[in-house]
Amino acid sequence: HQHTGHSHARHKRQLVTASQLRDSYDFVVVGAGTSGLTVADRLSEAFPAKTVLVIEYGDLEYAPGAFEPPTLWEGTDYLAGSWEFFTQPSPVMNNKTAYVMVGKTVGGSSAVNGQFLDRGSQYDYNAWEDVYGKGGQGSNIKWNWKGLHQHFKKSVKFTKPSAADAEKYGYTWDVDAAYGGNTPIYASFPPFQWGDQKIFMSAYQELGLKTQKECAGGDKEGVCWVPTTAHPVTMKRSHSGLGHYSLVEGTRSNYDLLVKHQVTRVVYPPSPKAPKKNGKYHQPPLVEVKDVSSCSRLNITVKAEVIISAGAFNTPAILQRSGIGPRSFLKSANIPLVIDSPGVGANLQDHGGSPVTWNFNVPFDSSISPLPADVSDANATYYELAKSQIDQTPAQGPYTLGMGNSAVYVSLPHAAPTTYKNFVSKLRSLASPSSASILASYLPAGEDYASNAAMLAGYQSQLLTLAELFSNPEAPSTESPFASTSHPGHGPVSFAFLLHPLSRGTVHLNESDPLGQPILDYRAGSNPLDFSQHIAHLRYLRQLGSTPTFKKYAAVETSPGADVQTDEELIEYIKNSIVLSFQHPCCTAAMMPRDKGGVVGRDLKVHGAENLGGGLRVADMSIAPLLVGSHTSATAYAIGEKAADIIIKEWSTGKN
Ligand SMILES: Cc1cc2nc3c(=O)[nH]c(=O)nc-3n(C[C@H](O)[C@H](O)[C@H](O)COP(=O)(O)OP(=O)(O)OC[C@H]3O[C@@H](n4cnc5c(N)ncnc54)[C@H](O)[C@@H]3O)c2cc1C
Repeated sequence: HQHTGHSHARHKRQLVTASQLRDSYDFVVVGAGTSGLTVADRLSEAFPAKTVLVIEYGDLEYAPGAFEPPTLWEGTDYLAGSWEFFTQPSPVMNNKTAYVMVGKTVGGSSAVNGQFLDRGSQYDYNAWEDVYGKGGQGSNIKWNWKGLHQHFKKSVKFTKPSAADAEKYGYTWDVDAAYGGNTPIYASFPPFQWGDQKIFMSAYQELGLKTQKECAGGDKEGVCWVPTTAHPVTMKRSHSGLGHYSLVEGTRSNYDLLVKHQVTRVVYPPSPKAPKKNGKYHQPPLVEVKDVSSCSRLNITVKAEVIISAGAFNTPAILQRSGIGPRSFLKSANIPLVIDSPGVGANLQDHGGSPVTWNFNVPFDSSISPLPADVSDANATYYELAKSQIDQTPAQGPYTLGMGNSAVYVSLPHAAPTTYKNFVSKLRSLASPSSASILASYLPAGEDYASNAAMLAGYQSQLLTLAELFSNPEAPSTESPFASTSHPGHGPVSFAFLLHPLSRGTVHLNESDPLGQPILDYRAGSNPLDFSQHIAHLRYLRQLGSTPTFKKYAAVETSPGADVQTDEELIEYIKNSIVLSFQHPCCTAAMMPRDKGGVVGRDLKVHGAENLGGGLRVADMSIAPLLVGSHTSATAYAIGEKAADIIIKEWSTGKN
């Protein structure tokens, strides 16, 4: 593998078997994923005298990515290193089910994702802070854009494209605004774009969208170039398993990795015995682990902290198995209650949206080349050339592309200038105390959610914060990614997905198989205002059809299609066509105050654990209170960086 470059034999062990485990560890990180390996790398670097163990369910295989080479998704090989989830049907969406993949390998989802490395706008992260509110524990820790910017910068190393490529494709960037870090998680622009990329680019510009020079610097409303997570020379996937594990493998005698082991739960000893520190006992829980193949179990003793970084579905599952979760659900699952925390597995959000498709009736001229059809259809010569180009140094050709490098992000005031105010006022009134019973009816029924005062207060607070965001012309509410207009046999396809869904789903253990995949209920459309958003975004996207560029190619809209015009018709269309997951699940152990149904505080410590012995945090996409207006890996890396910073500060000053 191109990044490792050094022999393992010279160095001390790092990948350990169960029998090689030490008697105890200072830090245990659960899950070798995007955030988890970032945390483990930073802790083992900062504290050479403290031991760090990462426990990972999957294997150290550098999973062939779903998108590597991205245009060659053949067979099922791309599923190596992933779980596939099928959610419960969403009744409002004609019982549609979401299909969601999750990384199960060293590197987590960063090893299997689409390599599209964008960040949310500054308003997305400022919303996290607004939802939390003022004061309370850890109020010196800032999770707003200003407080996270340094972590975003540190988390990746950006490399400029060649001058020739920048000129050819029109790539733009601004290192000062967005980058400057040196971590070997690479953000690069590929030396290739499909010939028709510029068609969408010009059509969106004709709609009046501004072109942002740099979309990772806090402002991204408009047309954006987005880098790929790939090594700048080989253009092979860069992910946390390489950048935060392989590159330091064997160089740190305090950093161990145990693979093919499932963390089943964490267990607090019945009564704390460790000496009091700052008036509190500090005794982290034991970590209970199961060998995935032999099913044998072992317990790992932890001295400083357990950091759970198992991702938005498995983090709440581990907490629930540990008795940390919604009281009445745990009772029905026969799990003794340890901490009553209804937010564990609640607040599930993901990006979903419907497509708009067209047929171009005027063919492209020969300057619009090459096209995806050239590799996937009968052009054997181009296909062979493309396959050889990826192995050149530096790599060239279509297989250097991730899922694409361009997208538009549009705010509601720009997408729906005449209707957005009405939408925002409906949202505000829904969040007001007088509408509490209506709002509660949009949450899952029962005492864990709809009739739980904290959960309702948290939801109200989220909607008020989002009402501000939706009124802001610089805060995108929809994304439309575009890679190529001409997949063989089809015309152009574009999606409008909701960046800030209002419906909330759940993750629950499967009561008959608690160690198996948890049960996901997306509850898409359960807040009916989501349909108003979808409609506004689709109406906006359809306007592409009347741009000079689309007219030049005699574009005819094939879906929703000319006969779908009224709100009612669009709602039916959405129910039938929506893709419920763009693979960005989050928010299931949200960072919010406990009286808003939050699971962790700003210091990422699990609420309620301080009375049991402390030493328990969460650091991954599940801590986001609100989904951000971007694909989620860059945010997961930044969460890992910030979590590490918080933990390192505490253990350096002894204030834990
Ligand atoms: C197919 C796909 C495409 C995507 N495309 C993009 C994209 O193009 N751009 C983008 O920015 N984002 C994309 N994403 C999303 C992004 O990659 C994720 O949001 C992000 O990587 C999640 O990071 P995480 O740290 O929260 O969890 P993960 O990276 O998923 O890490 C969790 C880790 O915990 C391990 N684990 C789980 N349970 C246990 C257990 N009980 N014991 C031990 N280990 C456990 C898992 O095996 C995994 O390695 C995509 C995701 C997928 C799946």
